[in-house]
Amino acid sequence: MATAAFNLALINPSTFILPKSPNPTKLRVRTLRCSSATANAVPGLSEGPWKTSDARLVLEDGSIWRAKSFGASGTQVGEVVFNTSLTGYQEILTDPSYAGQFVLMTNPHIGNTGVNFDDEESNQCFLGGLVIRSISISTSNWRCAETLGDYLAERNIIGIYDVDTRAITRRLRQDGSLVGVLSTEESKTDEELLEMSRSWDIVGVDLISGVSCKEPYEWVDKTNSEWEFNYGGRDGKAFHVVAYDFGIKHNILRRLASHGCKITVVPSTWPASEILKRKPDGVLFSNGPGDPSAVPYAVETVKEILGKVPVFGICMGHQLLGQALGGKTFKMKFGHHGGNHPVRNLRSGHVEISAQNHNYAVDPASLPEGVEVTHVNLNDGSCAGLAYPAQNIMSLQYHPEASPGPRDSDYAFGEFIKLMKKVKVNA
Ligand SMILES: NC(=O)CC[C@H](N)C(=O)O
Repeated sequence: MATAAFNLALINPSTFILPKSPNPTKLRVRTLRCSSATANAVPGLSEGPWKTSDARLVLEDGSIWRAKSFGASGTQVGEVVFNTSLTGYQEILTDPSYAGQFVLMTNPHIGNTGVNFDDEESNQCFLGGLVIRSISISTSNWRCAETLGDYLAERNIIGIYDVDTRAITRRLRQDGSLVGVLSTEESKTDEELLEMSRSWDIVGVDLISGVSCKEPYEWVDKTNSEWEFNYGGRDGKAFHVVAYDFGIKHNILRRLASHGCKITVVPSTWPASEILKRKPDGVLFSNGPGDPSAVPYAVETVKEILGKVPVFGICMGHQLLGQALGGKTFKMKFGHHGGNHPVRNLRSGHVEISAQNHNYAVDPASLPEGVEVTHVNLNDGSCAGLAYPAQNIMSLQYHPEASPGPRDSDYAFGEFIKLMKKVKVNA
C-alpha cells in the first residue's frame, strides 16, 4: 500500500486573522523558470513517485497543501476551480477562459495520453496552474507528441500532483471559490504566500483584453477530415460570420467552418461600426475569462450590434448579451466546470449533457420582458441559455462546441445558421 502521498497542514491559527489588503493587487507578473528535473526526463516517462514534496498550494482560508511539482517552477497566484471532465486536459489547458485560474482536475489520473498537435483550443496556455492527484508515470497514445510535464514546463505553467484533490474540491463546494498561491520556492514562507493569496482578487478585473487577438484575421480551418462531423448538414456556405475574440476557443471556429461559414475573427476592442460596415450575416460573441461585469466596453459593443444582425453568444458572450439586454450577472458559489452538466432545453424539452466552464451567470430576474430563458442548468436551476427572437439573438452559458465534452448541444450552431438564413431570405 502506498504511503500517504499528501500532507494537509493548517498553519498557525493566528494567521487566519490577517486582514485582507484594502487594495487587491491585480494579476501579478509570472516569474517562473523551467524545472531542470522535468527538462532532463526520459522521453515518455515523468518523474517517479519517489520524488519528495517540493511544492505548496496555500489557500486564502489559511490551509496549506503540500504537493510535488511538475511542469514549471516558481510562484503564481490564481483562483482555484475544479473541473469534473474525465478527458480533455489538453483542451482545458488551452481554453483561454481559464486565465487567472488554477484548474484542479477531479479525475485522479492525468497525463496518460500526453499532449498532441491537434487538440489545442488556442495558441497558448493562459491558465495559472494545474492541480492533479496523480501524474501518469508513462504516456501512451498514437498521437502523443510530448509528455504533459514537458509541455507545461515549456509554457511556464506550474503543475502540482500528489495532493488531495478530493478534499480541496469538497472545501470549494462547501465554502465557495478560493484564491490560492502555488509555489515551488522554499525561500517563501507560508505566511508570505498566504498574504499574497489574500491580497489578490479576480473579481472586477478585465481579463479578456489579455487573451484576445491583437489584429483581425480570417480563420482558415485545418481540421483533419478524419475529425470532421456535421449533424445538421452543410448549409452555411453563403454566410460570413464575424467572431469577437474575448478568448475564443478554436472549436467554436471549427464548428462554424464545418457549416461552411467564412469567418473573420476580430479583437475584443474592435469597434461595432467597423463590423457593421462589413455587413456580416451574423456576429458571434465568444467565451472568455473573468468577470463579465468588469468589461463595460464589450457590453457597449454588443449593444451597438444588437438588432442589426443575428447574433450568437457563448459563455462570456452570453453574459455580455445578458447585460446588453439590460440584465445583470453575478458570481456563483463555485461555478460550473466539467463535461457532465445536465441542461434542459425548455423549447424542445430535451435534456443535454453539456460541457461547461463558468463562474458567473446571468440573473434571469434582471432581464426585461421579451427575453426568453431557453435553457436551464438542472444541477442548480441557473440560466443556461437566452433568446430574444425579436432581434435574432441567441446565447448559451455553456459550450456547444464541447472540446472537451459531449456533443449533445452541437445543434446550436445549426440554429445560428438557420437564424442567419431566415434574415437573409427576408432581407
Ligand atoms: N468560458 C467562459 O466564457 C467563462 C465566462 C466567464 N469568464 C465566467 O467565468 O463565468
